[in-house]
Amino acid sequence: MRLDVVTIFADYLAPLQLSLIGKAQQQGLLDVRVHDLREHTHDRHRTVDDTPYGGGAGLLMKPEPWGEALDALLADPPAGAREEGPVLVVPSPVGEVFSQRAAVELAAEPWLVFACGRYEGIDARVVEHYRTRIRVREVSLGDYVLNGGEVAVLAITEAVVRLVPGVIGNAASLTEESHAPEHDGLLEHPAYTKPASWRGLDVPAVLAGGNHGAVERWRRDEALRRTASRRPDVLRRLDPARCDRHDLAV
Ligand SMILES: Nc1ccc2ncsc2c1
Repeated sequence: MRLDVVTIFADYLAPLQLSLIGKAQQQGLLDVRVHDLREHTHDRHRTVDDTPYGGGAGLLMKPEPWGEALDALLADPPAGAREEGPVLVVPSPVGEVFSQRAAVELAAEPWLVFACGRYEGIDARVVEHYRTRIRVREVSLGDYVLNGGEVAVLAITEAVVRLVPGVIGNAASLTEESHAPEHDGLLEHPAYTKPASWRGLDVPAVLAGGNHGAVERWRRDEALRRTASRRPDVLRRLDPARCDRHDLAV
């Protein structure tokens, strides 16, 4: 997978060289390239922003540097890129709320390009223009606002890259996590390790009993109960035929 990130704060993306993502690059599973948007300005001050038409507080990112930066990337596709080009991912408070399903979809792509907005965002014509050429996904991390897209790119990249085959050593663990499609997107059950008793709190006896069927039943029940309690919206999406705990009020 090739990831291109366009930003005015390249240092924010330094964590992409660490840990799981850094290792995936060393293994050749991932090719991460960070690009400075200011390389696509041509004035003395390397200007990337200006005041918004119609007035209002703050500054917006000008379309021209983005057009030049993104055109340069599209003109040099990586080997294995799809005919339709990359998915352009634009972190934004107005985007679709990112989800494990979106992470799974993006993990299937050979090429992702991330556009990190700053200030009050990017001139709307950039997304409008590139929607005519490639797939564009504006993505929010939730109902809150950051100062720019870089932190969102770190979160999205981690959620996506860990799903790329070979990146996580024990791929089986991916199917047992909260929001995993293999578990109907439910929240994960509580988990325990040694000691069996800690500060007067004991591990549920069923988990140490050696009856795997009983353990699976307990884990499913706990996942359903926890999901009903904390994320009834998730449970409502569950096919009723798979909600084998009809006592859960949602
Ligand atoms: N450009 C920008 C600004 C704020 C923000 N908050 C969440 S994603 C994002 C992206």
